[in-house]
Amino acid sequence: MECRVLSIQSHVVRGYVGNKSATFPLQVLGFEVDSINSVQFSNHTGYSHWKGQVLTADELNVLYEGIKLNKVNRYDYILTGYSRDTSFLMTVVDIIQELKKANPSLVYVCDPVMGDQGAMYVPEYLLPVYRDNVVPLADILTPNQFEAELLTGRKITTEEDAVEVMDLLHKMGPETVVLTSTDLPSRRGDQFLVALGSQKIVKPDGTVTSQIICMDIPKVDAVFVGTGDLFAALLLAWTHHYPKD
Ligand SMILES: Nc1ncnc2c1ncn2[C@@H]1O[C@H](COP(=O)(O)OP(=O)(O)O)[C@@H](O)[C@H]1O
Ligand code: PXP
Repeated sequence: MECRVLSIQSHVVRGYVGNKSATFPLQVLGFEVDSINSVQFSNHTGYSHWKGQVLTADELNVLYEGIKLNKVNRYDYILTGYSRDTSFLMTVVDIIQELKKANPSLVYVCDPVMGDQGAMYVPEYLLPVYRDNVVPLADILTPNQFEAELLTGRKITTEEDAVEVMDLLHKMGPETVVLTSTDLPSRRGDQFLVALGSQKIVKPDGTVTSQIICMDIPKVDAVFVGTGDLFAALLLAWTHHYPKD
């Protein structure tokens, strides 16, 4: 059966971040992908120069209106990433709420793209919008360590801290939280980077518990941009194909 994703992320002319990272892998894995480009930039913002356009909230509404008028606004998943503007993000929130009403089993995968390695690369005023409006709607949340610390106001220096932070994020809404990369030392040595996941599970007796997994990922000696976007897309795909795993 067709499974349709609405992906609201950046587009770059050169390179692979945002929708350029997410769309093709999702298509290859069998999904129909409707993409809205939150920005169209020459390249990602880590380059010394970048130029381009930012989609406004009004322009987003116009695109969504067209989809609605044709009655093709039924989605199984929404995936969101890079955004630079408060009113744009608030419009995304409205769209998610409307689409969830239309399909109560819709799953919202949120990559709260704000920064990395202790620095924000989107305007700071987006933090409260993510914390108070966006994250509470998310079913699956994929922050990196820095983004998880920003959202909860808690530093992560040990695995116990990471578990507590993931619990705080669960309390904000999402049933599944994945810290896509952390600075925590791996048990397998310094050639591995640690990612952690936590999923709320309802036991047969009705009590709720968290299932925690820790992933040691072989480190490549390079810095990548767009891998977080790819990670979120692949997590969507594989949790869809293997919902109980
Ligand atoms: N240097 C690296 N070596 C190996 N895998 C990496 C590396 N950097 C990122 N990844 C992969 O990309 C995923 C996303 O991590 P990252 O790019 O840090 O997320 P974000 O962009 O959200 O900060 C990681 O879980 C890992 O699988
Ligand atoms: N989109 C744009 C335009 C970016 O500049 C960035 C990071 O610089 C991202 C998305 C996010 O990239 P990542 O997947 O590495 O978090």
